[in-house]
Amino acid sequence: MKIAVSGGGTGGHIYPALALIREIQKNDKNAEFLYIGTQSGLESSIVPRENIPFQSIHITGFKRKLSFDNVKTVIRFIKGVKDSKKILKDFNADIVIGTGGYVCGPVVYAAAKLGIPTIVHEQNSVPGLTNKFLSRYVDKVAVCFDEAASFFPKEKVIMTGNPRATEVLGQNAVNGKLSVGLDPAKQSVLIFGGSRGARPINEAVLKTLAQLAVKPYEILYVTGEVHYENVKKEAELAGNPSNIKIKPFIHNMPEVLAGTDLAVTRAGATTLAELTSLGIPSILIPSPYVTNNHQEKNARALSDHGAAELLLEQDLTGSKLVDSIDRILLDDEKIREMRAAAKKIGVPDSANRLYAVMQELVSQGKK
Ligand SMILES: CC(=O)N[C@H]1[C@@H](OP(=O)(O)OP(=O)(O)OC[C@H]2O[C@@H](n3ccc(=O)[nH]c3=O)[C@H](O)[C@@H]2O)O[C@H](CO)[C@@H](O)[C@@H]1O
Repeated sequence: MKIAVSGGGTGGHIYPALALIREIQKNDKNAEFLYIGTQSGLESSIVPRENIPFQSIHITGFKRKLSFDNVKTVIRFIKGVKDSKKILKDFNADIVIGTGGYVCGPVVYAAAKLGIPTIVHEQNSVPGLTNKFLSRYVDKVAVCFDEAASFFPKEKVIMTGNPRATEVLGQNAVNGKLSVGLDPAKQSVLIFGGSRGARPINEAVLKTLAQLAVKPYEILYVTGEVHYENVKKEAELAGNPSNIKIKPFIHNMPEVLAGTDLAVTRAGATTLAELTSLGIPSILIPSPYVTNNHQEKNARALSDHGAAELLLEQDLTGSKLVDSIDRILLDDEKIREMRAAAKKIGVPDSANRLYAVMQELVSQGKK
């Protein structure tokens, strides 16, 4: 099978695509892949690292407000569709999957127009503009939250979950801890602000370094690439507590998650799929700066079932954060309950579900 995938901008759209590719590679040694992204998105650095053929098109996102930039975006879209058609024809794709972000707009639209079977994968409880637009043209819309189904044509929706949920399983917790300098014998908290880091979370954590320094647990604190230098400077001023390991980005997240007892993070949908698949309790601080406040809705899907605690950014302070961590991590009963509740929501066989949908579409041979 020749599979083209497209998705980008942030890790939340890229990692599901990569997870799907890696899981298919395990089952079908003859499958061929092509990833189509942009040069400006995170995908241009993440995908080539994984030895997956990568090609780029030039496209920008629509502004929600009326703006002249949108005229330019329409022109880029038309050019993007033309370029995508050429790329897809040269590759001779059997199926095209979009995992979100504006880059998949022209790619998946071009595929549909060429008569190639198409799927969009929506990670969030509230879909983005691109997937809503594409849902009119694609064959199937794969969702991860029941709440998302109502935004799409009913007959096309299929619940698959997020392939990252499958990929993160089966990793070695001890190796995960050792790889980032944590002590395997101690409990650990992973703090990160989604794939790009989050300034408000960094500010709150920096205020608590002295308090955290005396805790019996360890902390892996991932700042996001752009915030790293500043955070390092501040941590140095606070005496670089030895139980807090600071990193700009984690490239072996599945392994690191295996060794995580509690996560403090934004509520990006891909992160949540990973946490629930592994049954990791979390404190979720949804980003209020996303379309339709979708991260809070993602987060509530976990917190309503006792799998996570919700801490709104407007209420976030350093001391509240430390109190919440202690209340969960230092209470065996509580952590056990949260683990079980998270696991109950997870969809660990997600990659296989999505692959089955792909196989069915290809066997129907739409071309
Ligand atoms: C600001 C924004 O628009 N965020 C959106 C973006 O979030 P974002 O890109 O932050 O996405 P997620 O939180 O869903 O996923 C982040 C991914 O990056 C990985 N990771 C993160 C940090 C790190 O150091 N290493 C690493 O590998 C995580 O394990 C996860 O696989 O896409 C998500 C999925 O559509 C949406 O729900 C988010 O609302």
